Amino acid sequence: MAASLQISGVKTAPSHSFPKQTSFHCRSAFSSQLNVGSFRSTDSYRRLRHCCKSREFKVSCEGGNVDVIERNEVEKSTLGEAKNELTCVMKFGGSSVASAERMREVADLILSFPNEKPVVVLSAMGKTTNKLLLAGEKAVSCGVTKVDTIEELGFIKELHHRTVDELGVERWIVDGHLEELEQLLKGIAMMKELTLRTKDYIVSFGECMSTRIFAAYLDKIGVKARQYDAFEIGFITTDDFTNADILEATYTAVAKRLNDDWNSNPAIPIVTGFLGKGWRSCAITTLGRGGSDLTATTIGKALGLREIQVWKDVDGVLTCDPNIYSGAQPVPYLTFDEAAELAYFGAQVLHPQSMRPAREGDIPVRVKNSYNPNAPGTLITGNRDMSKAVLTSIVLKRNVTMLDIVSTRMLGQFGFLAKVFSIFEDLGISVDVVATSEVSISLTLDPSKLWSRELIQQELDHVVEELEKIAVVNLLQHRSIISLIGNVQRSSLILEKAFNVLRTNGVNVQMISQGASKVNISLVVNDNEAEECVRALHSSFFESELPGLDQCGSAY
Ligand SMILES: Nc1ncnc2c1ncn2[C@@H]1O[C@H](COP(=O)(O)OP(=O)(O)O)[C@@H](O)[C@H]1O
Ligand SMILES: N[C@@H](CC(=O)OP(=O)(O)O)C(=O)O
Repeated sequence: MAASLQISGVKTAPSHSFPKQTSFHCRSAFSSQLNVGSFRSTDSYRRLRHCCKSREFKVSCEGGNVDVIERNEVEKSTLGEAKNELTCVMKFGGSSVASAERMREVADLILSFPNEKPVVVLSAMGKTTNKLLLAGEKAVSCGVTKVDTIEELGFIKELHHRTVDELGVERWIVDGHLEELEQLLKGIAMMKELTLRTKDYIVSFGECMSTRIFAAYLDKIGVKARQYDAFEIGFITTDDFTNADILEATYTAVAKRLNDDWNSNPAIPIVTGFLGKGWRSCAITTLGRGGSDLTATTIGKALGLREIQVWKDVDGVLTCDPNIYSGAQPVPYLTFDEAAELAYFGAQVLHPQSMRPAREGDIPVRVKNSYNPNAPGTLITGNRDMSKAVLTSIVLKRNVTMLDIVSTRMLGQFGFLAKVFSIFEDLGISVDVVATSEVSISLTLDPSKLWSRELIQQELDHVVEELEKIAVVNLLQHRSIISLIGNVQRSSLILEKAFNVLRTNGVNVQMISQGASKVNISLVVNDNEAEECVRALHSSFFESELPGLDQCGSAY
C-alpha cells in the first residue's frame, strides 16, 4: 500500500538545503509518528535521509521539494546502493580492547549488528597510554644503555606480543612499531628531555598498534577490514601538543578518504582514536586524554552517519562517578548540552570537546557498555523532554584553584571585569566558574588549561601579581567544583534540596554559579569535603522517593 507522508515545517526549500532550524515530523499514512528531530543547513538533508533510511523511508530533495517515500516504493537499485553506505561509528575505549579476549568479544559485538556498516575507532589497549608516558619519563633520566630495562617498555612489548599470539595473527604487525618505540626512548635518553611534541609521538604507538592488531584479526576471521592512522587520513589539528583542537578542514578530508576507499573496495575502516596531525608542524598531535571520543564524533559528523556509539566499561553515563559512589545509576537520556557540561566539569566518561561535532551534525550519540551490551546505555540527542527532569547527574572536579578578587577602586568604576579577564586572556588561562558583583569577582581556574599544561605555582603567583595591580586578591587552593547537571528551570527546587543536604552535613559552600548554562549549577567546596558531599547529594536526589522528582525525563 502506498504511504503518503507529510513533513511539517518544510514548504519548499532550495535544492539540498532547508530553512534554519526546521523541525521535521514525518507521519505515515498509518499514522505511526516518526519523530526525526530538528535539522539545520545542508548537512540536515543527509541526516534526514539517514533517519528515514533506518526506518524504511526514503527522502529525496528534487526541484526544491522534499519527498519522503515509503521504502517498499523505492526501486531495488537505489535501495542496494543506500544499503552499502557506511552507517555508524563504533568507538571502543582502552578498557574494551584491553586483551586478546576483549578484542575477540568486540569483534563478535560488531558482527552482531549485521545491518550496520560501521567505522570502528579504537583507543590504545588498556592502560597502554599511561605506560607509554611513564616509559618516556623514565627514559629522560635512565641513560641510553638502560632503556631496554624500563619496566613499562617490557610491559607494552609483552602485552602486544601476547595479544597477537593469542589472536593468531603475525607478530610483524606490531614488531616494527615496538622497535621504533625503543629507538625513540633511546633518543629521549640521549637528549635527556621529553617535549610535549615527543610525548604525543610516544603515546601514538598505543593506538597505532591496537588498530593494526584488530584489523588483522578481523581479516583473519574473514571480515574485510582496513586500518587507518588518523594523522594520515586528514585529521588536521592545531599544534597544541597533548591537547590539540581539530581544524575544520578535517571533515571534508576524512569524509573523502573514507568514502572513496569504501566505495572502491569496501572494508570496515579501523581508525586510530586520539591522534591527529599538526597543521604547521606536520607532527603527530593528540586530542587530550580520552580524545578517541572526539575522533568518533568527528568521523560521525564528517560522514553524516546515522549514529555514533561509544562503547565503555560502564552501563552508560551514570548519575555520578562510580568510583565515588558505587550505587550510581545509568542516565537513559541526555541532551548534547548536558553531556558537554558534564564532561567539561570532570566526568571522565566523555571527552569534554566530543559533543561539539555531534551537536553540529545533529547525530545521536549512544554510550554503551561493551561488557554488558544488552544494557540500554545512554542516548544523547539535541533535545529531550525536560518537563519532568530535575537532576540528571552530579559531577566532581577536584583540585581546583579559586580566586577572590576585590577591586581597590570605589563602586561605579567601569571596566573592572574587562581588566580582570584581559589578564587571564594575556596569560592564556581558562576560567571555569564565575560569580560577580560590581566590585568583586570570584572565579575558579581550570587546572589543566594553561597553554595545555598543568597550572603550576609559579604561573599562579604571576596571575596574582598582575591582578594585585588593580585588586585585592585572595588565592584559595584545594577546592572542588560540584556540578549539578539537570534542568536549571527548576533551580529553586534543586538548590533547596542541595543546600538542605549540605547544611545537614555541615558543609559551607564557598561559591555558587548558575551562570548562563541552562543545565548546570556549580558549587565550590573544600577538596576534603567534596566526595562526601557528592554521596550525600546522590542519596538525596536519586535514592529518596519524593513524588514528582523524575530525575531523568524521557527522550524527545
Ligand atoms: N558520570 C559518570 N558516568 C560514567 N562513568 C564515569 C562517570 N564519571 C566517571 N566515570 C568513569 O569513566 C570511566 C569510563 O570512561 P573511560 O575510562 O574514558 O572509558 P573508555 O576508556 O572505555 O573510553 C568509567 O569506568 C568510570 O569509572
Ligand atoms: N588512549 C588515549 C585516548 C583515549 O581516548 O583513551 P580511552 O578511550 O581509553 O579513554 C587515552 O588513554 O587518553
